[in-house]
Amino acid sequence: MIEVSDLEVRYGTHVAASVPALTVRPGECVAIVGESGSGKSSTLMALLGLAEASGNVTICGVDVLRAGPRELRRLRGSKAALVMQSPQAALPPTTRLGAFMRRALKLHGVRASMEEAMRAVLLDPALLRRYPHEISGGQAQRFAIALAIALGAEVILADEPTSALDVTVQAEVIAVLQRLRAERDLAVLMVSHDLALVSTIADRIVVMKDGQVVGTLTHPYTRQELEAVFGAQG
Ligand SMILES: Nc1ncnc2c1ncn2[C@@H]1O[C@H](COP(=O)(O)OP(=O)(O)OP(=O)(O)O)[C@@H](O)[C@H]1O
Repeated sequence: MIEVSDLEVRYGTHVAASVPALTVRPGECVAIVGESGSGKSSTLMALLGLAEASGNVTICGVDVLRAGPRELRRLRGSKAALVMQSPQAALPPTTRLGAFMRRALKLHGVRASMEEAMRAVLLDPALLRRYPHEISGGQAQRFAIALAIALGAEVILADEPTSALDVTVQAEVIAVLQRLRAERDLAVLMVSHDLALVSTIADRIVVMKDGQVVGTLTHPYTRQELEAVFGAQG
C-alpha cells in the first residue's frame, strides 16, 4: 500500500516533482507517465527515501520521509522492491543468479523457496545456475521480479521496466506483473513514457509535465482521454 500527500521533491532549490496526492492499494497498478524530465523518476526515488523531499509518504506502514536508516533498509530490502530498466547491469557478473538470490534472502533473514519464486514469474528454476550474461533482458527483468517475490515484497516500484526490451518480451514482463498483482495482491507503481503500454495494465494513469501532476485517468480510458494525455505530454 502506497499513500502520498503533498510530496515535493527538490534538487537544491529546483523543485523536480510536486505530487499533491497518490494512492496505490494492494492489487492495484498505477502508472506515472510524462515526457523526459517531467519528474517521474524523481517521484519514484522519493517514495523510497532516495531523494530530498517533503510531504508525506507511507509505504507498507512506514513513514518514509521521517523513518530512520534501519527502517528504510528493511523497507527497501524486502517490503518494497525497485525494478529498474536494466537489472542485468546491476547484477554482479561473476555470481550465478541462484547464489545472488540466496545471499539476498540470507541478508534479509528471509526463508523462501527460490524455485517457487522463479516459477511465479514463469522462469525455469534451472536458470538459477546461470550467470547474468547467460540470460536475456526479459529474463533478467523477470528475475528481478522473482527476487522481489522471494523477499516478500508487497509493493513493486518499477522505473521503465520494459523500455529496454522488444515488444513481445515487454508483453511477457507485463503479463507477469499483471498475474502477480492479482494473485499476490501486490501494489504496483510503474513509471513509463509509453502510454500505449501502460493503458493496457494500469488502473489509473497519473500524467506529469514539468514536475507537476496535470491529470489522472481512471480505467477504462476513453480514446479522447488518452489523446488528451498525448497532447499534455507533447
Ligand atoms: N540528481 C539530480 N540532481 C539535479 N537535478 C536532477 C537530478 N535528477 C533529476 N533532476 C532534474 O529533475 C527533473 C525531473 O527529472 P526526472 O528524472 O525525475 O524526470 P523523468 O520524468 O523521470 O525523466 P526521464 O523519463 O528522462 O527519466 C529534471 O529537470 C532533471 O534534470
